[in-house]
Amino acid sequence: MSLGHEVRYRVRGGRELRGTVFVQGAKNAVLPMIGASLMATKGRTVLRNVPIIEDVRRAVELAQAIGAKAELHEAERTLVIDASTLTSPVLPADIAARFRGSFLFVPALLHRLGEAVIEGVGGCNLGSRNLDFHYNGFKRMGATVTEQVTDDGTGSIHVKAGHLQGGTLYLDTPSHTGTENLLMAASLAHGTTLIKNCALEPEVLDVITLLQRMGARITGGGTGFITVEGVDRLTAVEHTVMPDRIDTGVLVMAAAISGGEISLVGASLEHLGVAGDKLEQMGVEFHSQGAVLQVRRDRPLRPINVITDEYPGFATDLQSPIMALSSQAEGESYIYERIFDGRFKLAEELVRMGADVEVNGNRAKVHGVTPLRGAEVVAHDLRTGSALVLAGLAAEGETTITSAYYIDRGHAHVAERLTALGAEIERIA
Ligand SMILES: CC(=O)N[C@H]1[C@@H](OP(=O)(O)OP(=O)(O)OC[C@H]2O[C@@H](n3ccc(=O)[nH]c3=O)[C@H](O)[C@@H]2O)O[C@H](CO)[C@@H](O)[C@@H]1O
Ligand SMILES: C=C(OP(=O)(O)O)C(=O)O
Repeated sequence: MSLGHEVRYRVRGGRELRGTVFVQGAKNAVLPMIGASLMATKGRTVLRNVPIIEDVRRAVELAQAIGAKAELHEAERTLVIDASTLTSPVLPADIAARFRGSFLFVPALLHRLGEAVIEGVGGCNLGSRNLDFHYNGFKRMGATVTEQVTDDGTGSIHVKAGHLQGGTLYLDTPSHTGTENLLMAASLAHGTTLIKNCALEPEVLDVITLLQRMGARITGGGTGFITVEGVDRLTAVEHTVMPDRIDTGVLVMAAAISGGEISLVGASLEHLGVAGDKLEQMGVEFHSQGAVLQVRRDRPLRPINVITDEYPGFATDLQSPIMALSSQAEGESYIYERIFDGRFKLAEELVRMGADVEVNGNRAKVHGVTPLRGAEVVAHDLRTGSALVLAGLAAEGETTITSAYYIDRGHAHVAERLTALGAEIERIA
């Protein structure tokens, strides 16, 4: 299957944005939910407000590869999964290595088939992205974890468990998918599990809501300590995926970098956490009316200091977008990336477009305002891609971003939604 590297986005900058746009369902909620749906031995799980993104398409393919019946109804943004037919414990590299969420299938495989074989885990290349918290948690619940390297140098990891046993678990730092994986593992384990240092991200809470509807007994969601009383079975249910706060943040920044006024349907200012406050400090005006968030920027952008952190701190997934935005702020902005050790690849691409960015380890300074000019640039990962779309909206002339695949991994209908707001952007194959 082609990785789609030949597909690009072309943006012509200089247009103010106006109008109404719909925020998609959350990528980082729907992926663990697909993993959770595989734990139901009968019935059909119905997920609504599913974002039509490449990661979801890969997750559907992966669910099918291990024997589930999964149908993505794209026009209805609805995913229907019947996991009664799960047969294979192998998460094949050709699909699993293309997205991070593949690792969220492990708890279901352990419970349903007693083992999981992980041939690869993908996701954005942001420096080291270890999985030790997950493996250590599974081990504490009684699983064995072994690594096998074949003659051709490719490896796989085998996790085996007769029946997982509840216990006291912890995460060294509040890992997002780590919390979700241990929660899912504990939901069908024997006895009680206490998980310490849990992630507080809204997506984790949405996953807990789904699991509770399925019959899981979970308390303490939204705190650092979660308790799970294991149950015998989980039932297939219907659930509507929460809105994507990173998609929200990127759309807010699209209005901020272009100027103008837009309404975001389904957006939550609260879910932006500190990022909402930082954008206000930069000069973005917000007005919430129920589920519609109005966003306006009609004054010069002010520079900003950003330190990425777990929720409700400034989301690392919005760090690249705000780097692009701060290049258009009057003065020096400072960005400190605390979550990942390799998330500044955007800088060199922005510099190619005329920005003035100095990177020193995990810290960056952005000196603005520098006029941006269109260029051929590279999306090294999903959020570099969305940040380059933002830069393209502010640049003079034409910006071409390769590959569209990275952007399409996490944002649905980018060209259509921004075009409806008045931007000039197309996806070219
Ligand atoms: C599919 C999904 O939900 N992806 C999100 C999730 O990724 P993901 O769940 O992979 O991110 P984590 O919260 O686990 O990672 C945070 C940090 O902890 C480290 N770590 C994590 C696990 C582990 O076992 N050992 C370890 O050292 C990582 O290397 C990283 O430096 O949260 C990230 C941080 O908000 C987001 O950028 C991703 O969009
Ligand atoms: C890092 C990200 O995703 P993933 O964990 O799926 O690679 C992201 O969404 O920016």
